[in-house]
Amino acid sequence: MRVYKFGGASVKNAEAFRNVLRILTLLPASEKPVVVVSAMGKTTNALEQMFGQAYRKEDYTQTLQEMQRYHEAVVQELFPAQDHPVYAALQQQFTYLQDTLTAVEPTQFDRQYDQIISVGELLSSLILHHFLCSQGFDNHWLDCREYLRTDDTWREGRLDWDVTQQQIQRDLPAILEKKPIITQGFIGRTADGATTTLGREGSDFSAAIFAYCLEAESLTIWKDVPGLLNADPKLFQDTVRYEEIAYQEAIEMAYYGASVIHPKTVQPLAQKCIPLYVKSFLHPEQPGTVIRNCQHDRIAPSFILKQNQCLLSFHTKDFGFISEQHLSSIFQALSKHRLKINLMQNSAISFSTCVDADAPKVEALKEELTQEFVILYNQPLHLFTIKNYDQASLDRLTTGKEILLEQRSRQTFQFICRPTQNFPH
Ligand SMILES: Nc1ncnc2c1ncn2[C@@H]1O[C@H](COP(=O)(O)OP(=O)(O)O)[C@@H](O)[C@H]1O
Ligand SMILES: N[C@@H](CC(=O)OP(=O)(O)O)C(=O)O
Repeated sequence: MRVYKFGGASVKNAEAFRNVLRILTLLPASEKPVVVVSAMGKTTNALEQMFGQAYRKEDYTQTLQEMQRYHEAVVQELFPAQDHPVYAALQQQFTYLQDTLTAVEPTQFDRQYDQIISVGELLSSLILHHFLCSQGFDNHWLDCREYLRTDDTWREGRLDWDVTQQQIQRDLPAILEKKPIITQGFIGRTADGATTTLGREGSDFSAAIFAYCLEAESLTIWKDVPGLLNADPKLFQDTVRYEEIAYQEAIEMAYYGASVIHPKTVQPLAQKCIPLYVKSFLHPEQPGTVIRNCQHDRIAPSFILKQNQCLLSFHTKDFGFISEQHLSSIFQALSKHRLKINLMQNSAISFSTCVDADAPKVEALKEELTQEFVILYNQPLHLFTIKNYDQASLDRLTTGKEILLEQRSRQTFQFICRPTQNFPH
């Protein structure tokens, strides 16, 4: 049994839905995959925007109407018969969305966010389910929230692996005996029945959860690139595709910010030796990249850029050394405000760390630590990582940049600099 994941780019319009059907029909009829789908195109961004507007008591009707029109245009192209049940299914989701937006209150931002942002995946999976059925590709639409149990860490629900595995193993094998399954990425549910999301771009992780719990033969994530490349082709020139790469290498690339794979995706697959294919939905016949247990010689250096970073430096107020106690209060505050450390460095009287420049979180952190430290900060900055670096790759990336902080180990070189004009890199 295989798991397939189609992201926003692979379901961004009617033609893209037809292409998903083409890819699915490449499988032999006896193969019944689990298909995990993300929200169409940039729908999640639009949902974030309208929730923000509703929360700030601004007018969100235009954003909502544009999103509704976008979905309706796709559905009208795919389903010429206006009485097709997909129309009622979508209307139900839009009614829920409208009602939930109207009821937004000025408290519990993160909890309300999840109840609204999750609609994108429900809409796309309903369209895909009905479209495939209409084309003779019978399938079962599954509400993944009944299976993926999380805690109530809103916007970044932490998975309860035991309950999730037990629920998936209880029901899915019997369904898959009969039909392929179409379900959503990115969303889950708490024990109390509230919807949660797994963190932006979390659908790859959802697909890995299904693959892990069902001990799938493989997981394929279908992307708009030919595979896992040594850099993002939107940001770097002359990229090369890895044919095969070890789990550990891919885990590290995703951790440092290679956004083609969500960072949590690879670890569960590695635990059960499930290969992960990264393939092009535009050229499904091409091999793409396989990530698995393998040994390889030194591979081409990979280049990773994290944009919009904030470099924070904490200085003791009395010129005293940075002690473990100081570090403890800094780490506690970072954890409390859910800021992830992208890089850190300690010196005699200061501690520096690079985090995503998420203004409300950074402000809350500074406010919390301002009594104890003199805090300096610098943003927006770029954090570059070169994995498996050599002198040529170092020169290529560092030349002409004003470096504020750098760090190197035997395999990895990282530096923080001000954004520059020489782009793509
Ligand atoms: N190392 C990399 N290899 C390939 N693509 C990358 C890499 N790093 C970043 N990307 C970007 O990831 C994009 C695909 O991921 P994403 O946009 O999340 O897809 P989807 O949302 O459709 O699942 C590509 O278009 C590419 O710009
Ligand atoms: N739709 C969600 C989840 C996701 O993973 O999307 P995509 O597969 O398009 O990156 C998001 O945009 O964050």
